[in-house]
Amino acid sequence: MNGTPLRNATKQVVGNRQYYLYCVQLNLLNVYRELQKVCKDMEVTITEAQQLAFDEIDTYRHKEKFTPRVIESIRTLRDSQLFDLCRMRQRILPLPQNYNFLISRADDFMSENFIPTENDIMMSYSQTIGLSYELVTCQGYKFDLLEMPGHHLWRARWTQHFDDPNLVVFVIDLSELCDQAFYQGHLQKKTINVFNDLTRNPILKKVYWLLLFNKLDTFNDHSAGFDFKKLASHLDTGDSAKSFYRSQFTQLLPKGKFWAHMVSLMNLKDSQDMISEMSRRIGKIHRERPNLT
Ligand SMILES: Nc1nc2c(ncn2[C@@H]2O[C@H](COP(=O)(O)OP(=O)(O)OP(=O)(O)O)[C@@H](O)[C@H]2O)c(=O)[nH]1
Ligand SMILES: [Mg+2]
Repeated sequence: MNGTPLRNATKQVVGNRQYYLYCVQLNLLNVYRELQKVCKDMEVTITEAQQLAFDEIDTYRHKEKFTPRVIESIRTLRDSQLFDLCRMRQRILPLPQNYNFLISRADDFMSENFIPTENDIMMSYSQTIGLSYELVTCQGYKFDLLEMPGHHLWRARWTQHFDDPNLVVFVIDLSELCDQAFYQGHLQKKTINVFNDLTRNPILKKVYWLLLFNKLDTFNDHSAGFDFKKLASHLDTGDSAKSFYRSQFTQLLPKGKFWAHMVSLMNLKDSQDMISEMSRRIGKIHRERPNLT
């Protein structure tokens, strides 16, 4: 996730939105950089004008302001039939997450001095680097919140950065279940293996766990017709796959020490309600039993 964490139901989620224009633009450029590969893989014919537009975007060095040529190139591709032609061959395209949204926002992202909305920022991706620390107040309880990046270089060091945690919030990307790549090579069982290692860490022996199975919206979009038998041979629907996946994680945890929710963190209202409710419960447990760890 990008931006600062949720504070409460009324305050803004992301500050200094003007600084995120570069990030949302980069997300837009990446959609078109990937689209070229998808067209080639799906043998969709690219016209000469479209090829020139792809080349322009590919070689463009992203600075503070989009050049007229890059804007023109994005418009050419955005107004083309290429997305539809690819979708006719394959319903779920291997393009960056939320690409439909990003394309729909292209005109705003390309206009001068545009300030991205909170939603624009939430829908865009930028890798978390380094540790992000926040003191969060929710439901009258104060939480020291430390966000850890998911990259493997950081994963190896996760436990070096906290010494007395009470709660681990582990965010699982449900949409991975509808991605063929998830069942092959190094990605196979990656998330569950990372989680398994974490649960065995002595530092986390007594913590509470909050598991957020996120991107439920993407999962629902992508799961129709997907063959989940690769996950387990008895699975024949998206719902069965979701609950099977959930149980793979929860069975690794001691009873009574975890909560698990299927969510879409993009749905701000529901997420805030859920986080408020969880904060209330966790705060209460902690107040009643201050030595949780
Ligand atoms: N559609 C949808 N997109 C989401 C949701 N939650 C996060 N995203 C998008 O997913 C992207 C972040 O994805 P992840 O790769 O899971 O990010 P991360 O786990 O923070 O990864 P690192 O920062 O690399 O550690 C951003 O583009 C978000 O907009 C969701 O519930 N629904
Ligand atoms: Mg992140």
